[in-house]
Order: sequence, then structure tokens, then C-alpha cells
Amino acid sequence: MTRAITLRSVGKTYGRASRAVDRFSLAVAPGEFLVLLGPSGCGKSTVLRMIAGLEDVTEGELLLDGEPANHLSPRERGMAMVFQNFALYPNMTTRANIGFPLKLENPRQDSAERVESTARMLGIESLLDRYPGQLSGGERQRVAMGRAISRHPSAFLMDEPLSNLDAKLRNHLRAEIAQLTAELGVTTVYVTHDQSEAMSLGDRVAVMRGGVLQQVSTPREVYALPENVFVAAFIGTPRISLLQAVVHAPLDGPMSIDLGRQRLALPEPLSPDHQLLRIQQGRPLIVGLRSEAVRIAPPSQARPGEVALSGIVEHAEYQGHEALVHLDTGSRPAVVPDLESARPRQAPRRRRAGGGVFERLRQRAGGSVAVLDKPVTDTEPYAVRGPDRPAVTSSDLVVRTGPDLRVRTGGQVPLLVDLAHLYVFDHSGRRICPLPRDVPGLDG
Ligand SMILES: Nc1ncnc2c1ncn2[C@@H]1O[C@H](COP(=O)(O)OP(=O)(O)OP(=O)(O)O)[C@@H](O)[C@H]1O
Repeated sequence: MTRAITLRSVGKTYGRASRAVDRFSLAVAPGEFLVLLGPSGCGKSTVLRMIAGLEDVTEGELLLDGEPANHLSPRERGMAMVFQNFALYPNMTTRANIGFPLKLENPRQDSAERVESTARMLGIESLLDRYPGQLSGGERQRVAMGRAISRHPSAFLMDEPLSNLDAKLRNHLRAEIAQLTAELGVTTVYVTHDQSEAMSLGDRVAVMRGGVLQQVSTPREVYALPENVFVAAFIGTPRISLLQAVVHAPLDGPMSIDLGRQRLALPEPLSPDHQLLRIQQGRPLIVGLRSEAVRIAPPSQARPGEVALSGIVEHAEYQGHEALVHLDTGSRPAVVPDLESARPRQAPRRRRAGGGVFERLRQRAGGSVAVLDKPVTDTEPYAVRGPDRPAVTSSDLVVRTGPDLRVRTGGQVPLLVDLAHLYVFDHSGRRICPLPRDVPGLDG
């Protein structure tokens, strides 16, 4: 039997001060593969552990198949949990490790057949008589999966199960997990901070930040229609370029978006979502450009819906099949806090009069997301640092090109921006454009 898991306005406070999860509501359908995604410390594991029954729910309601379950012990919930560090019993063979939960459940029952069929499913039949010390990391993960599966749990709860493996093995096991859970049809909640893992595995992805659910959608939708600038910045590689902007909507001329040194002219007649920008005139906004929204080409090659910009090449990252060109367009990058790691949060306190403007905006927007009032020197989300590469701070736009296009560092290149892929977020970080129906290739 596979389970529906519902969380209704669930909160978790550790001790008296540390608020880990806040008003978290989510419904996971039977058989669904749901990924909890977010930066370190955003509360993903806490949500998972509350579902498992390993942490108490401070407030709110957990329902399993529609029945209240806050009070159920982990065992009564019948779920299998797989952690980052699989703890196998070192003095037990693979066979004994996989069979152990079955023995606990029913000491008299012969579990040999169940153990062998589980091992077959995972392709580890030949390892049944080995001890953990005689297995590679990937094999140990499979054994641990086997131990989780053998019990025929009603749900899998996985907490970064692949993060200790090298990239190749991770990709391999990722595909296996996807296949296995689909075959078993068991509801799975999977925690990761790796957005590409989330996108490739999840039926839906729930993005968290600072204990708060930001969006839950299919991978396609979470990429194409991020609810806010945090989700836009967290999902996608290379990261979306975010620029501070202001709309100009003169009565006697065409509307444009001012990016600092340059402007994006919006073609007439205005599309419905560009019309929405009119009321934002003069307010600070954030423009988001994914690398596929911009190409290096002269204005003469502009297709309908493309407008011209230019940029100075800061540096190019050669990646074999493509190159990423980092450009300075003279704009001010917008900073999105918490992308890499969340700060410890305090329990919510009453707002005192005289708090910062940003803090007030943030609270009004339900803890939203972008910083527009920081000095430019703080804006380093796109800085590229490495032992062999100097810090680059003035690049504000990343463009994807074919590997053969040669660009000269310091040279100026013409750019074409596809307005169909233009993202605009308001001062609190909420998406204004595109409207759902305007995203190419996405229904609804
Ligand atoms: N037992 C605990 N006592 C106090 N605070 C805790 C406890 N466990 C977690 N926290 C805090 O709760 C917040 C959320 O932690 P959690 O482990 O759920 O985050 P996470 O998103 O899973 O992070 P990571 O990806 O690093 O595991 C963090 O600020 C963390 O320090």
C-alpha cells in the first residue's frame, strides 16, 4: 500500500528560539515522487523527519491517507528512511543487512526469498555474502536501499542519499532510484540541495527557503514559471542573470526597461504581460535573463520579439559542447540572499516600529526574497572565484554560445534578447512576467 502524505500548516521550532519550518502545507499523492529542494539549513530534513515521526510537529497537522498522524510512532507509519550516510551493520553480510528489518518485524518468518528478490531488483545478488567493508560506496548504497525496500514500505523518505558519492556514480544511482521507485509505485519524498537532481527525479519539486515553502510545481513549471526571484535563481544552470531595473512608460513614446547603462525597448503593441509593467513605472524591479534568452548577434539578425543590447566580455568558460560568456552590460546585479546557505533563524518576533525598509517589505511579502537596496559592492552572486582564476565582479550577464564562437576578453559584443524569455520580478521578488500563457512550450 502506498500513502498519501499531507502536511497542513506544519511548523517546527527547536528549543525556544530556532524556527526551522514555518506554516508548511503540502499534499503528496500516492505513488508520487516529490523532491524537497533548497539550500543548506532551509528545513528540508526537518520536514522529512516530521513525516517519518523522528521529530515532533510543533504545530499544524500531518495526515497519512487522510488520517491524523501527528501522534503515530515511526514504526506505525510504516515508512522506510534512507539517509546520506547509510549505516549498515559492519558485522553482518549484505544478506543479513537486507533481512534485518524483516527479522525485526517478524522474527519467525523466513525472509530468504524476500531478501533475494530485493537483491535481484537492485542487481546485487552476487554481493549477498559480502560484508560492508568488502563493498564499494555505490554498492553499500544499494544494500541500504535494499534494506529500505525489503520491508515493502508504504513510503520512501530519502535524505540526500547520493551526496557522498562521486558525480558519475551519483548520476547512475539517480537513474536507478527513479526507475525503482516508479516500478514499485511507492510514494517517495526525497531531500536534496542539488537542483539538477531535483529536476531530473521529481514528479514535482517543492522549493524551500528559510523554513518556508516557496513553490511546489513540476520541474518544467518551476523552471519556466518561478513564483519568485529566489526560485528563479535557485533553479537552472548557469544561474539566471538578475539585473536591477526600472520601467519607463512615457505617455508619448514606447515603453522600455532601464537596466542602468542600457535600455530594453519593448515593442508595440505591448504583449499582455508587458502591459502589466506599466503600473510598475519608476519602481525598482528585477529583470531575469536565463542564458538561453540572450544570444550574441548583431541587431541586423534580430528575429521578431528580439531586442538589442551590448556587453563587454569579462571572460568565457569553455565547456566542450558550449561556452558560457560572462559579460558586463553596465547593469547592477540584484542580490538574492540565502541562495547558498541559510542563516539560522530566530522564532518570529513582533515587528518593532522603525525596522529597516527592506525588512518591512519582506514581512509584507511573506518573507520575500530580493535585495535591491544593497550597495553594488555587495553584489557578488555571479563572482567567479577559484585558485587559478581571479575574482570577477563586474560581469552581470551570462550567455551561452557554441564552442566555436571566439570572443575576446575586453571586446564589445552585440546581443539580442528574446523578450518571450524575459523575467521581471517586483520589488519584493514576486514574478510579474511572464504570465503563464506566455511561456513558449508550456501549457496552462
Ligand atoms: N536538533 C536541532 N536543534 C536545533 N536546531 C536544529 C536541529 N536540527 C536542525 N536545526 C536547525 O533547523 C534548521 C533546519 O535544519 P535542517 O536540517 O532541516 O535543514 P536542511 O535544509 O535539511 O539542511 P541540510 O541540507 O544542510 O541538511 C537549521 O537552521 C538547523 O540549524
